[in-house]
Amino acid sequence: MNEPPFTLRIHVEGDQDMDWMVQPEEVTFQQTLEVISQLIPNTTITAFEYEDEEGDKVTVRGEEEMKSMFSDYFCELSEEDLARGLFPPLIIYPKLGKTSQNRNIHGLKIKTTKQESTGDQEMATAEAEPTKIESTSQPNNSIEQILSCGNIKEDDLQHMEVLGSGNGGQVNRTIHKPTKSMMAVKIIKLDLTPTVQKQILLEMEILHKCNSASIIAFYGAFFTENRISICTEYMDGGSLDRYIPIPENVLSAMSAHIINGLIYMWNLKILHRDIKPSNILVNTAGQVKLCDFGVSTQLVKSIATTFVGTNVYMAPERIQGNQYGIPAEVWSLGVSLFEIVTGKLPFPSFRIDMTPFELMGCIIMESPMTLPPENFSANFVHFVNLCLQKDLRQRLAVAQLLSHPFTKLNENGNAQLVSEWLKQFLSERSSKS
Ligand SMILES: Nc1ncnc2c1ncn2[C@@H]1O[C@H](COP(=O)(O)OP(=O)(O)OP(=O)(O)O)[C@@H](O)[C@H]1O
Repeated sequence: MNEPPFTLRIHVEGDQDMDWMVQPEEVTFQQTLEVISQLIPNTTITAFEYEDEEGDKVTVRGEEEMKSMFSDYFCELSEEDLARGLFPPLIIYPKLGKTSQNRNIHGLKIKTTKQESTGDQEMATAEAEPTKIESTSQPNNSIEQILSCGNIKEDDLQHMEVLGSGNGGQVNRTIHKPTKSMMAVKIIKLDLTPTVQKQILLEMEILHKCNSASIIAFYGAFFTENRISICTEYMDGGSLDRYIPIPENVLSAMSAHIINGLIYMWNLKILHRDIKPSNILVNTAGQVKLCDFGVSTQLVKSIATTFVGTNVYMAPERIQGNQYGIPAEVWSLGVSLFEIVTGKLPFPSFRIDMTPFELMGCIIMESPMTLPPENFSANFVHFVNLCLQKDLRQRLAVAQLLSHPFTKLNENGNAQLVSEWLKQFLSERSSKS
């Protein structure tokens, strides 16, 4: 079986369900039980159930039954889902011994109770409770500790250095004092009403549910006066824009993570909205992760009204005000890959001093360039070409992103290669300075 990744939705009685992105041929029955145990601690769970086509519950007690569940799932997918390359979540129901607790994959207890009829919903808040079981996809132990502390407060943070700044704000390397752990904290100045602030924090709660090795871990966010602090996992290599041009073989190894991260979020119905090299992070362990997902439409809107800018990674249809969707993200991926390996943008007449209006014309009117075939592999050139199709119907669909030979060749990534390349790069740079 070599099936695409999709979301396994773990139903937690009386609590929020937890979405978990799985690769069917990789995930084992034991791992699934482990993840369930994190969600529902202090309970012995040896099996779970799923619903078959008729709605009857089928019990899964071991590896073989797990395989049958996956094969039932793929057999039952509608032609439309298959064509779209998007797979609805497969819901599993743990067979419980005890009452469940409110807990998510990161070990945070989330209060899910809504405030009574004030019109305003109470923000979900995190409570301290150490997580007990190590998850294979958790980045490291210190993160578990940070998360187990629950709410992050401004007083707990000590900003060490500025890692960079963008349109919206500044990112600091920060120590979380109670746990002595490192994190990245993005601070954006925004003048917003308390209601809008609450709405943003609520919308960001979904990030607590994201658990993918290809997505930056989210620790929490809070407002202080007129600024929001967004606390996430720190990546010691920073973003890919610092390393341009990156050799094709290294980018190929990274691409598995970039594509998996995007598909993971797309399956959760979350669009990134800002795919570009500066939103792809790398660390010396060779991990590659996506950051800055536009999960809060209110935050995206608030930043957009404060900082207006034309983005060279935007798809033509987005610039023209047409519907924004996965194809537009695939376009941005294509522009990013092209730039990462060449240091150039794929628009023949692009100049750095263009006005936003000229830039828009360039993206809408021009045919994107092809990577020079003498410098890059045929698979890579073809893949980038298909991301950069102006006609949406010609652009790579999700299923094709996964089945393209470029993706297939690199599907396992190669953390060692990325790690060695990055360490070499950093040591050469520090010896020059
Ligand atoms: N989690 C992180 N770990 C390490 N470095 C980070 C992290 N997040 C961001 N950075 C660094 O901080 C820089 C600034 O990030 P920021 O998101 O503010 O801006 P940007 O993505 O470069 O631009 P824009 O605001 O236009 O999206 C990034 O380019 C990256 O190098």
